[in-house]
This record gives sequence, C-alpha cells and structure tokens, in this order.
Amino acid sequence: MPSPRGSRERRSARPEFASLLSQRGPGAPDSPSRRRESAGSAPPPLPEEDCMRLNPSFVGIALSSLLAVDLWASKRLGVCAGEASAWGSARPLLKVVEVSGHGIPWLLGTFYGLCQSDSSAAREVLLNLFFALVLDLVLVAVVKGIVKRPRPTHNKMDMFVTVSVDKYSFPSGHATRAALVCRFVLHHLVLAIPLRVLVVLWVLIVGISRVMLGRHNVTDVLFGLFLGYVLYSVVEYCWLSPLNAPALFALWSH
Ligand SMILES: CC(C)=CCC/C(C)=C/COP(=O)(O)O
Repeated sequence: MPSPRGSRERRSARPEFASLLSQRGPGAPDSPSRRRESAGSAPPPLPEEDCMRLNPSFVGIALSSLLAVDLWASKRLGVCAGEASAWGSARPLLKVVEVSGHGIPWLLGTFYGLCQSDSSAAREVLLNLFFALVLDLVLVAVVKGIVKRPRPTHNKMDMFVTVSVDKYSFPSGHATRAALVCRFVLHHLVLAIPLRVLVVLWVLIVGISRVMLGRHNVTDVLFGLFLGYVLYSVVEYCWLSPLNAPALFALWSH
C-alpha cells in the first residue's frame, strides 16, 4: 500500500515527472533519499541535487541547452583543430591570423610607434592604445581566472607565447583584442573605406579562426567580441591626455 507521503508526492508532482513517480511500485528500486527516509521516522528533506534535477529552472534549462549547442557547434566548426582535421591544410594560414591578433605584436608595435612618433597627437593616440591593450590583457586574464572554462578537448595547445591563464578559454583574448583594436583604429585613424572594411573583416576572421583552430567554443568568441567592444568605450571614457596625465606624456616628449 502506498505511504501517505508517496500519495502526497504523486498529487503535488508536476505532470512531466508524474510518470517517473508512478513507476515506483513496491518492487521498483528506491533512490538513496527514499532509502534514508524509510530508515528513520522523520523524513529528511530531499538532497539539493535531486530537487534541481526534478525541478530545473527555466534559466537553468536555457543555459544548459545553450552550452550543449555551443559545444556541439564548436566541435563541428573546429575543422582546423589538427593537421589531420577536415581542413587541416588551412591550419598554418589560420595560425598566421592568430599571430596577427596576439598581444605581443600589438604591444611591441605600439610601444615602438610611441618611441618613434614625433607628433604629440600621435603620441597621445598610441599611449592610449598601449594602455587599452594592457587593460585588455588584465581584464581577460581576470575573467579567465574566475570562469576557469577549459579549452575545447579537440584543441592542440601549440599557441604562440601563452601565460598560465591561457589554459582557459572564456573569453577569447584574441576576440576581445580584435574588437577593441578595430573600434580604436576606426575611431582614431583616418582610413579609406576599403581599409576600414578590411579592419572589420580582420576582426571577423580572427573570431572565426579561433573556433576553426579548435582554440575556443563559439560563446568564448562572441563574449570576447562583446567585451572588447565595451572595453573600447571604457578606454574612451578614461582617455589619457597631457591635461589629465602630464607626467606620463612628459616621459615621451623629446
Ligand atoms: C603573453 C601575452 C602578452 C599575451 C597572451 C596572448 C594570448 C596567448 C591570448 C590568448 O588568446 P585566446 O584566449 O584567444 O586563446
């Protein structure tokens, strides 16, 4: 005969789980929580993980579904993840794209330009670009260290100069840098339209190549692009000028 608690459970159960509960006849295997319940007099509350499994929130389901689609799509798009992959022959080319969005060439190039520039306007722009790049590296390292999402399992860790947090993949540092640099360049350099289009194309290629190389999941890249885009607004807001940072500019005045 079913216990009063059993019938209470059946009455209050959500319809989608009712069939699960009704399968628990006298001979059906009991869950650990039910075994514990029958051993003592006062029934202990359901363990939290059971509650979560039986009553997942909408946000939980949406997030797990998004993650599942993300992992599936990233695996399918990782066509250059190894030399033996479907598009493995394009891997060397994508690794060149990877270097084009790496932090070291951008930091060194900006620093070199800063030392070489003889106009104060160029120095101001380059100094702000340098700080934007440093800020980007720090922010990405902090987020990677907090989220600790491992890189896709199909990634081969043969990247050009990495630091310890680069074993994590969320967000993509290349994507944040590309989006940040793109907005910076489009805003501060006077470029002909074809060149402006090329800069935007470069950002898209860097982003797509991260997934094709197997370095990242799609969401790492999308969030990276978003972060870089937002970071540029922060850089604009905190723009360094000879007025608010005279000591810094004195360092580079000849
Ligand atoms: C060592 C320096 C100065 C930068 C590291 C740049 C780097 C390796 C970022 C990782 O990018 P992804 O997150 O897109 O893989």
